Amino acid sequence: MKHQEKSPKDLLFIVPMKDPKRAKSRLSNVLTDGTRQRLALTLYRQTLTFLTGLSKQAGCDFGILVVTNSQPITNLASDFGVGTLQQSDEGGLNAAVAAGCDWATAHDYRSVCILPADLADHDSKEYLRLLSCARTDRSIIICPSQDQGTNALMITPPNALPFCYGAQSFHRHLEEAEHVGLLAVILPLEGISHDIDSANDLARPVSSAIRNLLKTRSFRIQEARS
Ligand SMILES: Nc1nc2c(ncn2[C@@H]2O[C@H](COP(=O)(O)OP(=O)(O)OP(=O)(O)O)[C@@H](O)[C@H]2O)c(=O)[nH]1
Ligand SMILES: O=C(O)[C@H](O)COP(=O)(O)O
Repeated sequence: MKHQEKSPKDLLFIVPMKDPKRAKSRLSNVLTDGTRQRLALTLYRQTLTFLTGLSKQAGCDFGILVVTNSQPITNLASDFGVGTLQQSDEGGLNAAVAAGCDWATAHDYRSVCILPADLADHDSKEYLRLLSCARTDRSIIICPSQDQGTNALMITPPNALPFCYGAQSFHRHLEEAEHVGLLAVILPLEGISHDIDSANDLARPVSSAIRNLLKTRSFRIQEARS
């Protein structure tokens, strides 16, 4: 595991990222395999571009850790100067983020923010708002997705919350937070609520990088099978 230490160790962004060959499977009925992979990689690259830019802004010093079992994803993180934690097996998303949180605990981070690498776009104003939210001891700040999933999830301390990523995880994370005695703050943010999971998400506003990808000839949107 390689990771560049950042100081102060107040906050670590954890970005889980699948092998692009297996990513965005819910789009397999509308996108070719090659385009799905390129989409996953473009979304991942824009996440790292955004986060590394944000961390350079005054007052936003935080660490970034990618959790993956993919060598190309590890190499790309390294190009951005971002550390990676190798996911040891196919434990899935919950195991990946839990491993990231264990790493954050072992390295004395006060809080983590789990951010999936498939958001349609990023608006720094929203993240500055998220970062300025008071993080009390034993708390979560949760930004739901449009389909009641969990997009940004800030947790203090890092290993306080059992993870329930999957369908309707926004509600399940709130229930778990209550169960383990964490204060929960719900922060609905329009931009952060839009991830790209389904064909409908491709019809909504997306970043210019994704727009450009969808304009290329390799993009082929097929009729969804009924
Ligand atoms: N490290 C790791 N990241 C994962 C795993 N599953 C999902 N992710 C990441 O979690 C974020 C949200 O992913 P999902 O929308 O659940 O999965 P996806 O691969 O993007 O799309 P689907 O295959 O359609 O579910 C993305 O950044 C994924 O790359 C996993 O098993 N391990
Ligand atoms: O938000 C979640 O729990 C998972 O990432 C899956 O949800 P999604 O359908 O919004 O990707």
